[in-house]
Amino acid sequence: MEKIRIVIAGPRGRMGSEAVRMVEETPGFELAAVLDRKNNGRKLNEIGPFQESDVPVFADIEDCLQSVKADVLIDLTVPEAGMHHARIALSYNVRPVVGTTGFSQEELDELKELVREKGIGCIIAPNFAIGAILMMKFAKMAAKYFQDVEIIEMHHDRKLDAPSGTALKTAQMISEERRKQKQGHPEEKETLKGARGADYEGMRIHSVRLPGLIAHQEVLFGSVGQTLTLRHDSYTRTSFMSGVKTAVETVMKIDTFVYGLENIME
Ligand SMILES: NC(=O)C1=CN([C@@H]2O[C@H](COP(=O)(O)OP(=O)(O)OC[C@H]3O[C@@H](n4cnc5c(N)ncnc54)[C@H](OP(=O)(O)O)[C@@H]3O)[C@@H](O)[C@H]2O)C=CC1
Ligand SMILES: O=C(O)C1=N[C@H](C(=O)O)C[C@H](O)C1
Repeated sequence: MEKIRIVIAGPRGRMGSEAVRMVEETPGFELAAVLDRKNNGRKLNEIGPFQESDVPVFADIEDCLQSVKADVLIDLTVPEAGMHHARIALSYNVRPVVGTTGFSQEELDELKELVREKGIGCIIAPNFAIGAILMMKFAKMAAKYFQDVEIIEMHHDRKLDAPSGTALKTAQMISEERRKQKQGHPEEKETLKGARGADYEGMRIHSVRLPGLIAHQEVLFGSVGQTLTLRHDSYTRTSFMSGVKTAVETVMKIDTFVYGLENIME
């Protein structure tokens, strides 16, 4: 069987470097090229401690896709670059697997429409860790029985977006079961701005940023005389890699837009 040829954007990053290693170690995958805005024209092993010596580095995705044959683009960068990469990849019939977070609803809608026009697969996954996907699914289940919920997401202090993509996706999934309602005392007042966190249809989302953390989230439900707490912790970024692998394999078989790995789980 032919190997799946992959381009990775963000290969020097915390996630991108893990993804390069995962692709290098996966028998059915082949790293075709990487996208790195600072190292155009170099080779992969010149920009990091990677095995593959002759994988080309491109700064520009069009140059890249005109030069190498690719099936899948994995993007682990920032939203502006991620959108650009996904748009161009689709125009070259390359299937995007995007882990980058921080996209607006309009950007997601645009990608969905581009995918509909192209008729090839595209997966946007705010979290690739199976435990985090289960936490979100369990939170949606619990929301049927608990109307009051607050989300506390905790991440390393190099994270750019707040709230996290996972927290937003969790809130969206909960909102499919929970009617919109303001929580807490109807007359509550913040004496320090932001004390009650961000407001998503009346649910509160709190973002903690500290060195030492990787990626963690609690979903707290409260009802009369009881609480339910769901918690997930990623202690290393290898926790995300089996999800990235599954997304790459799946995106080759589908012709639709998928937002969230829960939608492709058996
Ligand atoms: N879906 C999931 O399971 C996970 C998703 N993430 C998300 O993945 C993304 C990356 O996270 P992380 O690896 O921690 O971040 P890093 O900052 O470690 O890596 C981001 C990489 O993108 C590059 N980059 C930054 N700006 C641009 C740009 N404008 N154009 C091209 N490349 C750029 C950076 O290189 P440089 O600036 O040096 O050029 C860097 O190598 C984030 O959105 C994060 O939220 C993270 C973990 C899990
Ligand atoms: O930036 C991170 O680190 C992470 N980002 C994703 C998010 O925003 O949810 C996934 C995970 O939480 C790690």
